[in-house]
Amino acid sequence: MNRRETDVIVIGAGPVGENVADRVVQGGLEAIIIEAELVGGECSYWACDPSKALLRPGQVLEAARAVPGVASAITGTLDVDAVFARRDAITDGWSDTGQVAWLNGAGIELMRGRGRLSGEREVTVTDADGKQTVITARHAVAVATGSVAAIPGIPGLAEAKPWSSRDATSAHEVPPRLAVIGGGVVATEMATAFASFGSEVTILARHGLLGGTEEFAGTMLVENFRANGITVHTDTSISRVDRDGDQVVIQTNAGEIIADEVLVATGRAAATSDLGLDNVGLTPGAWLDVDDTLRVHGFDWLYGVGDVNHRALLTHQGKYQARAAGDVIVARATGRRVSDAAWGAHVATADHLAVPQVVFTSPEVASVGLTAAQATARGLEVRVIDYELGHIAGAALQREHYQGRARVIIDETRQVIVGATFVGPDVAELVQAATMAIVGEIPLDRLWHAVPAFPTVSEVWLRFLEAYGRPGVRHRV
Ligand SMILES: Cc1cc2nc3c(=O)[nH]c(=O)nc-3n(C[C@H](O)[C@H](O)[C@H](O)COP(=O)(O)OP(=O)(O)OC[C@H]3O[C@@H](n4cnc5c(N)ncnc54)[C@H](O)[C@@H]3O)c2cc1C
Ligand SMILES: NC(=O)c1ccc[n+]([C@@H]2O[C@H](COP(=O)([O-])OP(=O)(O)OC[C@H]3O[C@@H](n4cnc5c(N)ncnc54)[C@H](O)[C@@H]3O)[C@@H](O)[C@H]2O)c1
Repeated sequence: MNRRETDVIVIGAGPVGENVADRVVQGGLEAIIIEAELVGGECSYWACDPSKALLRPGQVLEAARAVPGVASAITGTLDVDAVFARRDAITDGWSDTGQVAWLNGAGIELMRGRGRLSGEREVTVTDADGKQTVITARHAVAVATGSVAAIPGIPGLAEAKPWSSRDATSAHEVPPRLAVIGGGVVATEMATAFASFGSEVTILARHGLLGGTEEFAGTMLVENFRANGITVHTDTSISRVDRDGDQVVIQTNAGEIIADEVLVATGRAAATSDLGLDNVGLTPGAWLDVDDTLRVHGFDWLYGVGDVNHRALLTHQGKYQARAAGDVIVARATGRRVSDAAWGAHVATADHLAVPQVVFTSPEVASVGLTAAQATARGLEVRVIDYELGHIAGAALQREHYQGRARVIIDETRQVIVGATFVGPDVAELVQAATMAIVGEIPLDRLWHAVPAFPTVSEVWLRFLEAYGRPGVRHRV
């Protein structure tokens, strides 16, 4: 058994672990990063990148079909083999050579194998040959092991060999009939992608779609899915799943559903069940409970960053946490001032107030901050402003019969925006302006001076302000 010592150990080289290690090294400390599978993690090979590669072609085709003069030039359907080939290129054929080169360039040492906490500041790494190395960290251990697909205990489901998100994003075949269990982000995105490839898709959602976002987003998605041939069963319970030869039979309160594959998209579980958490007094399988500097409660050396802390299961938010965590580890190790007040350099304050997310469905759903219900529950004096995006010149120019809706949530006491939701084609890029308005707490009277260019869909910002009224200016009616 080898023994090693370093300043900081990072377990998991997904997008989050890579960024923790990078900040630590940039701060002048040494870091060893441990990876059991591929450097780059879930996001690069089985999640964000391949899923968006599968979604983009359908989106482009739909957009082209919505513009007269272009629509007549579209004479066929998607070339699905070419779509899969592009996805394969985007995942580098599931090789992490490029990301390993990046680690080397950044001065981060990679150790391949599975890391387990084996004591205070101590991690034991077991490589593929069973060889073990015990590493001691002089300053900190950062756990960035992410999450894995959670499979619910529906009778027969596990035996029916369902698809997880990994199977869907790395598929090389299109099942003629695809059933999807779940109504969240993975379910709706993969339903959109496989429907665009010609699959007959049936969504089995326990409640509605996209719970946790503004209700109108889920409602519009259901309507659009149904209009485009995707079957959506809401308020569905499943009593049993069986694989019968080449097909899967699903018993539901909406009747028997038969498909060629069933995708389970029912959320995530913490990747902590085989991490040695019990060796440091924590519960295997649990999410890591951290403070705003990403340090695990009750420890001065253990950090939990990214999906594993369950604050916001998104790559960009995990990388934001990673920047704060890496920098605070350096500050604490070197005795520099820790900036841990709200919005300081060493805290992930935005996790509570301004988490942007884009769901790349058809139509897209882009949101940030609080929903109306969440703002009300926090005791804010809330005003909700809704606007039909199709009324904007930029939207009408973008495509025929543009259908979309946008909502901002205003905290009347401070006259600032605390939440925004956009639903419609190509709304993804609208959300960053909202994020800046929320994080910057830009007063509404100042926003009147942020003029959206004509004719862009961003003119929705002016419409929001006109609907709200200009503070300090009265109009005759
Ligand atoms: C289908 C799908 C699509 C998604 N699309 C998006 C999107 O478009 N945008 C977005 O922001 N988010 C998206 N997400 C979420 C995003 O993938 C995660 O938030 C992100 O990957 C979390 O990064 P992470 O580094 O915390 O964990 P991960 O990416 O899961 O990386 C963790 C790494 O740790 C390694 N590891 C685990 N345990 C050990 C151990 N004991 N020893 C050594 N290594 C270990 C794993 O092998 C893995 O490489 C998507 C998720 C899914 C499932
Ligand atoms: N574009 C993006 O940003 C993107 C894309 C995909 C995934 N992600 C992230 O990945 C995470 C995982 O996505 P997800 O869709 O798996 O989770 P989710 O939490 O978004 O949705 C889970 C769905 O499964 C349902 N469900 C949960 N338990 C169930 C059960 N026992 N039986 C039936 N239904 C059940 C829920 O009601 C919900 O509809 C999300 O937190 C999301 O943020 C992000």
